Amino acid sequence: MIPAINIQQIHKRFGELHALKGIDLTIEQGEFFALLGPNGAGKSTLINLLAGLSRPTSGRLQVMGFDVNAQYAEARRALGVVPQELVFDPFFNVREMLRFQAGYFGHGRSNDAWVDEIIESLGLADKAHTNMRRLSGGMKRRALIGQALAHKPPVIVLDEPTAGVDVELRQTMWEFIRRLNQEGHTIILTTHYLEEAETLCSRIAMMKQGQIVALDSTQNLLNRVPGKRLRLKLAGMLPDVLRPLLREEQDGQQVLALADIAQLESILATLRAANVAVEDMQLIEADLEDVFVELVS
Ligand SMILES: Nc1ncnc2c1ncn2[C@@H]1O[C@H](COP(=O)(O)OP(=O)(O)OP(=O)(O)O)[C@@H](O)[C@H]1O
Repeated sequence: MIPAINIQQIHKRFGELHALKGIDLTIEQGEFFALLGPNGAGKSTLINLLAGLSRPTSGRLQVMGFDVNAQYAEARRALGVVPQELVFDPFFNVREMLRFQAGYFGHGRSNDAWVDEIIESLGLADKAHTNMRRLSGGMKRRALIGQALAHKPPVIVLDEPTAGVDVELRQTMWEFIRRLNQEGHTIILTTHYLEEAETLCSRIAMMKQGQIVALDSTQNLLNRVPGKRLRLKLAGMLPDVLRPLLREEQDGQQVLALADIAQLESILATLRAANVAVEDMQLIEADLEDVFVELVS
């Protein structure tokens, strides 16, 4: 099967800045894939190249087998991009905008049922006749998600779709996107909410300073951080002998890394011996954030 996305040795320079330094990445059809990385890692730059919004300095990109530069129209038709920024045409209402978008990619009236389904599934029914410029920020984002889906593209790219979005929309949106994925659409997601990537995506690429520093299944990445975490709220100072275990310190709470559960007993004994009372304690599994901190920070 042709891969949904095939990226070969992509470099992108903005003057002196080497924003992408030789990216190689293949995403198979039907994957739910996450592209993660700190601010400025190059995620949006890569997405803009995929969407043909800018050109690579060198290298090759294909969407569903179509070369983004040599076969722009075909590659673009295969892709639906939800942009990070709220850019929209202020003259249309929601339904008109979705129909117009589908029409732009060659879909006529036969696509109207799909447009209605998008409106319904994204909770936009009440706003279908509202002008885009009158929508609240959250509603605009829903409409822009709809816009990316209007031509029912096989590959859907969501660039931080849940930034500034309320819990209800997150749930509605993920339900809809999950369904599209189950129906065979390839989903590529960038997000700063790591728990979203952890629960939704089966494979993850982590980027740092224009390079992919980890590319693996979500489970394998989680397995890279062995042991558990112990969150403690102490009445006194953490004894010096426990300092090497400290991973995080926030709001008067400390998170220690445990190689195994047996270590818990000796930590508590050390605290007792030092006369430091435990006010609160919680044992937590390592999560994607731990992997992220380890690989990317
Ligand atoms: N048009 C541009 N001109 C010059 N520099 C740019 C341009 N677009 C992006 N950059 C730079 O390229 C680097 C990568 O930016 P990019 O927006 O791709 O990061 P990102 O991983 O998407 O970050 P974020 O999580 O903040 O969205 C940054 O240093 C950014 O300042």
